[in-house]
Amino acid sequence: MEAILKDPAGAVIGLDFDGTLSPIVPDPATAVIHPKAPAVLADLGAHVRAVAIVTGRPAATALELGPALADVPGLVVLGHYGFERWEGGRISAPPPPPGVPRAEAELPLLLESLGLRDVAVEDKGRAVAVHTRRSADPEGTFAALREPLAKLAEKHGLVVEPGRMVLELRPPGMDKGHALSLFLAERTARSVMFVGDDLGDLAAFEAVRASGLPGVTVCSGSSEVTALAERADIVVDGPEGVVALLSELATAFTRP
Ligand SMILES: O=P(O)(O)OC[C@H]1O[C@H](O[C@H]2O[C@H](CO)[C@@H](O)[C@H](O)[C@H]2O)[C@H](O)[C@@H](O)[C@@H]1O
Repeated sequence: MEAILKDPAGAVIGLDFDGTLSPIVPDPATAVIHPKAPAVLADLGAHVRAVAIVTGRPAATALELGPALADVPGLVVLGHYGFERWEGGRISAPPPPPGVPRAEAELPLLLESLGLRDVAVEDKGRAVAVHTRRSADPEGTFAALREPLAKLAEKHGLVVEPGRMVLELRPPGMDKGHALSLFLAERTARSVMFVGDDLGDLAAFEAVRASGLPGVTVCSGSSEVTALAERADIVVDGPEGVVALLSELATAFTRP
């Protein structure tokens, strides 16, 4: 943190979206960004080298759930764990993986055969997520789905990304750690902070350590995921705590 405070112009701030900038809600479609987050990111962005949101969501969805993000100067959104990039209103991405619609087409029959009718399937275009949060037994359903979904993913050349009451089938070859490392190199960062809440953010924590830069990892704490808090330099209380921390940081940058 000291390096970031001393030399903000060299700092890259990376942030997860769900559970970090946006409070967890039962239905992914009704998630919204914390109301103070866009303004805080804009304040930070005026001082640091770059602010990037690195999310499992499609970049366009993160912007729909946080429309004011589009006005944050210089913001970059790395969607789909880094496969997609939104910057200055434009999205770039590789062609969609053919395995995703094939796996998705097999899901109804698989879920039926397992007797799991109360899960929610989220079609993300380049990935498909199976949510258990609204099931009668979210943890039990999650556990019951792990192996069958791993087999389905393998069959279609995909991998399973586990998250908070969600198992996502997505293409391999990218994760938040790789995405963050590429971004740090691109921006010739001199320091880095990454803030996350979920298992998918562990790779970004590792990238912070592997970068060799002065870095700080922040966990948006919850009772659902403990693995991240165990590895974080700082633990705050959910998105409310994240916004408070970022706001303190932005204020500190303005002090003479
Ligand atoms: O990388 P992230 O920005 O953290 O995105 C990861 C997944 O987030 C979403 O699911 C999570 O948030 C939902 C809304 O609060 C919640 O209902 C769900 O239980 C959480 O797992 C999103 O729906 C997924 O597609 C993302 O991959």
